[in-house]
Amino acid sequence: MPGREETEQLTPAELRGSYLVEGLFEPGELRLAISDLDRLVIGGAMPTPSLRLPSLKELGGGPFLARRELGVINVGGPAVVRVDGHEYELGPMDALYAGAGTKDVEFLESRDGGEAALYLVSAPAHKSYPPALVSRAAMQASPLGDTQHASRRCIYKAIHPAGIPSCQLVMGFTELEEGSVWNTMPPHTHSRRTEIYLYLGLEDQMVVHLMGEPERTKSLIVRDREAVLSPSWSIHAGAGTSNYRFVWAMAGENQDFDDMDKVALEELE
Ligand SMILES: O=C(O)C(=O)C[C@H](O)C(=O)CO
Repeated sequence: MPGREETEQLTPAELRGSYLVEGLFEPGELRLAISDLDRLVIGGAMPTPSLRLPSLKELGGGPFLARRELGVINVGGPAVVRVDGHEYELGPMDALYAGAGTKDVEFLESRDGGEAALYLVSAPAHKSYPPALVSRAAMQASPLGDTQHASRRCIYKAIHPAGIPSCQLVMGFTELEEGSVWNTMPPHTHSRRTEIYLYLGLEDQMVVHLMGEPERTKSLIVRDREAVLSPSWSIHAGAGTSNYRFVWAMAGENQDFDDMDKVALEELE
């Protein structure tokens, strides 16, 4: 992963190669991307009919979750996740947590049909919290933004201190209303945490995602089901050619959602 000085020198293709994660979702496959940033791992699983979280040498071998926790958000049709033999049914945008010490996680198609697509985010964990499911309807919802700034949206929190408890993972999603296109503007950094966005619901549309240090921003064109890695020093904001939603996930020093270093519009360059 390039540092902030090196990032300044990257060509657009190198920038995409370093910060954009494409091709996570492929029918019948479980694909993973391992990042240096807070040792986060992201993945996509499209079970037809089932897929297992693998054991990886890069994570020390043994069960994937031996010393890690996992957040799952269902970004496709109905799906089932089996955690150490216990089955959880996930409707669209429902979330599941599996803690450290979990031996086996299996992703399955639902008997109710539809194309299952599960987005996975995993972080190192120092203790074991119990598995937990939260439906989209039961998540804490916080509306924000306004029409004047084309930013009316709602933040849904799934894995967080007042919801499903975890060691360091904080995860949820944001949904923009029709006619609104801007997320996280004015932007922020949070030098105590990494953040990853997975953009969704774009179909043939796109998001122009802004990243980098506030005084030397760079942009990435992001399409449906693509993820962007944000180091702690990078803003993370975007405007779409339509409305959309995105799953955000953070890990690092603390779990305080509001611990942000806000950046004023006039500081952006
Ligand atoms: O739309 C927003 O604003 C967000 O969703 C903000 C993200 O959750 C975020 O960047 C939290 O640090």
